[in-house]
Amino acid sequence: MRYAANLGFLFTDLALPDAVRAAAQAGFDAVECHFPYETPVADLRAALDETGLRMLALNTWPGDRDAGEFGLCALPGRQDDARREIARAVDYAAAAGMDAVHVMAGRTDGGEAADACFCANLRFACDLAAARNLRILIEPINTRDVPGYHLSGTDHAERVLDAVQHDALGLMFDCYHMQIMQGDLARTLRRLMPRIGHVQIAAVPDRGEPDAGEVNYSWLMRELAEMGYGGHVGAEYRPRAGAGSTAAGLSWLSAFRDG
Ligand SMILES: O=C(O)C(=O)[C@H](O)CO
Ligand SMILES: [Mg+2]
Repeated sequence: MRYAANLGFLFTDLALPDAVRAAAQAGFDAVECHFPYETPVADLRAALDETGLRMLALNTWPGDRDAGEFGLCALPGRQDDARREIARAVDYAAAAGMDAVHVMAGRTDGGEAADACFCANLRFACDLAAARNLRILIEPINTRDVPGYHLSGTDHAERVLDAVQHDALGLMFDCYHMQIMQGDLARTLRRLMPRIGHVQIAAVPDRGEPDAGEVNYSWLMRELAEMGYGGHVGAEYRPRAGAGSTAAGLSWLSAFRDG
C-alpha cells in the first residue's frame, strides 16, 4: 500500500514546502494537505519537483473557524462565497498538479435546503474540476468532533453521489470518522469501493498514530489491497508527541508496509 502524509496534521512545525521535504525524507509516497493557500504555489511545486512527491489533494476553505464554520458549500445563502472558494481551490490544485479537491460541506441544520445547496455547489465544482482533469471528493466527518457537520455518514454520502451524478465526484472514506459514526469498516469499504476516491486513517479514539487504538489498521490495509484499492492511504493523524515529533512516531509506516 502507498501512504500519503497529510500535511494538515503531520510536520506542521514546518512551512509547507519544508513539510513536503520532511515527508519525502521520512519515506512517504505522496503528500496531501488541508489549506495551503498562504503558500505560493511556485514554492510548493519546487518542493514537489525536488522530492518527486505528488500532492494529492487539498480542502476548500472552511470559512471563519473561530466563528464555528467548517466549510461553506452546504450553507444556503452562502453560495457566492462557496463558489468563489471552490474556484480558488480548483485553481490552486491544478497549478500544483494535484488530483483532487475535497469540497467541505460545513455545519447546517441538516435540512433539505442545505442538501440542495450542497448538491448544486458540487455540480458547479465537478464541472470546473473536470475541465482541469481534477476530481471532487466529499468526506463524511464525525459529529462528535464537528457537531452539526452536514455530511456525517456513508448513506447520506451515497445519496449525494446519486443526486449529483457526475463522473468527477467520489467519496473520501476517512476510517477515523467512519469508525466513530458507523464501524463495520471492512464491509463498508468493500461495498463502496467503486465510489471511493481516497482513504484516510488515524487511530480511534484519539486520532493519533494508526498502530494503536481500537482499529487494527495493519489488517485493514491488507484487506484494502485485497479489495483492489489502487490509491494512496492518507495518514491524517495528530502525532501523540506533538507536531514537531512526526518523524519520531513513524514506526507504523514500515511496519504496515512489511505487514
Ligand atoms: O477532518 C478531516 O478528516 C478532514 O479530512 C477534513 O479535511 C478537515 O480538515
Ligand atoms: Mg479526513
